[in-house]
Amino acid sequence: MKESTTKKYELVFIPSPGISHLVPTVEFAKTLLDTDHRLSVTVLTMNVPYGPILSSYTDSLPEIRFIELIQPDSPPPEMKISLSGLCELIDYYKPHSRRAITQLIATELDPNSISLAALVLDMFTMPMADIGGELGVPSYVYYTSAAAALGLFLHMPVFDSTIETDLENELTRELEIPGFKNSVPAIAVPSVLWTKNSDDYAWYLYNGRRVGETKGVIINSFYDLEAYAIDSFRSNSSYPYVYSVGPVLDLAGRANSDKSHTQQNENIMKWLDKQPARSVVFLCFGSRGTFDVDQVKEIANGLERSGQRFLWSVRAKDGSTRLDELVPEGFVERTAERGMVCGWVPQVAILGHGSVGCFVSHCGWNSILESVWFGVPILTWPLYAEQHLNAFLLVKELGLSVELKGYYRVSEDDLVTAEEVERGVRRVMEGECEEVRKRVEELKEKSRSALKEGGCSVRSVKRLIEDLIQGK
Ligand SMILES: O=c1ccn([C@@H]2O[C@H](COP(=O)(O)OP(=O)(O)O[C@H]3O[C@H](CO)[C@@H](O)[C@H](O)[C@H]3O)[C@@H](O)[C@H]2O)c(=O)[nH]1
Repeated sequence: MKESTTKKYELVFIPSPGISHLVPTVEFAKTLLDTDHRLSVTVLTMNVPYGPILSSYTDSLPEIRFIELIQPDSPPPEMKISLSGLCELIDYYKPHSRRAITQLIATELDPNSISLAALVLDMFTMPMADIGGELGVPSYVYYTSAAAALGLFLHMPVFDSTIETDLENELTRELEIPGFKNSVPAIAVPSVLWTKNSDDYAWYLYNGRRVGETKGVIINSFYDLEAYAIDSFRSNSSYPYVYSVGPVLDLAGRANSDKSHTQQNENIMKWLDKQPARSVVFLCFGSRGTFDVDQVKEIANGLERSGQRFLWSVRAKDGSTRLDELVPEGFVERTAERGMVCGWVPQVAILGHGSVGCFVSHCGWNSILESVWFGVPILTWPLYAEQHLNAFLLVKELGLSVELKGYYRVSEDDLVTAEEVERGVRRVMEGECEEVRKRVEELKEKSRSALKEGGCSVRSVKRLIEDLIQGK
């Protein structure tokens, strides 16, 4: 039978919960819709403790069908705040995802006019690949971090069989990880991999193995940024094909459109308007980066001593939101002329403001891509997850950032001292790192070229669409 020329193809995305996975995934889904009208998209969302659904964000995108997974039979297990806690909760949602997809097929799809072409999963929603297998549709992964970090995921089966002891006892050991030119010290791999006999380790291994079994991995990175990693994966036929489609960013600030932040956002932007070009140090540590009060004090003292202007988004570990209780007494008053301390901030708008000259960042991948896009050099301060690997990539492999000394924390009591904060900030702001600034400027232009007609990421998106439609 001849296929109708207007045939459409449905993609079901299942991202991990939380702004840093949901938003880049949905923004990419929107890119697909804008690129090819034969596609339509459903996104399954999960409402979990550290990943609110962001309804003002999803409401702003009527062209995408969002289905919130609900639990008609039993409430979800209480979530432990750990990788295994997140993965167990995602696994719990597997039957609910299956039900939602089956219902979608029965009520909204029709094999003659619109068929399910693929599931697009996330690095931590890999249990859902079983549903693709049952339905006979391919599973792809949308990987929200660096190509280099994907290298560690793909390497997990080998890592597991070759590393026999707990790395915890040999953190200076050098490891060969695909995607990295240099060997990587064990201390830079996610700490969940330091001890083999743990649930966190088991989930990392599971997800890594299953990512390697998919049809293709779509990465939020671009060829000119990570050519080494991308080429090395593409030349290894045992890996899935890697499509580099980034940087995928929420430049419209849709995820920060929540009305409760409007006033604060306006105050921040007005304050930035009054500062000279490239004079402000911006500190922000992602959606979940928090510090003990002792560490907050060291940062405050370091900033004060540096004499630099700053905009500091700070949150405490104990959940305290009273900023004046967190920072040392008198700090806000003493630095009022040149500093602003706040909670949640509109990060993309801030990085895009010409007054920002340095970004002290935890090296979450979205933050990195945003800073590259706006050409703001990073002073690296990774905290958890794969952020130390990202920092290693930026500093040692790409020459794109300056390293803040002292961030490797082996014990809970380790602190980055005020002296190191002061020294790091001065190095970036007082012209010691011109090579890094030049490199960032170069990559800024390349990130923009990647998304222009004929650019490397646009070509990769087109290839992906053809492969999805042809069921390759
Ligand atoms: O006050 C804030 C804090 C964050 N953001 C935004 O929130 C996102 C944060 O994402 P990211 O920089 O990737 O940090 P995390 O939230 O920590 O991201 C998690 O997910 C990333 C992508 O997989 C990983 O690289 C990180 O290690 C992991 O912690 C970015 O778009 C920021 O612009 C704001 O707008 N305002």
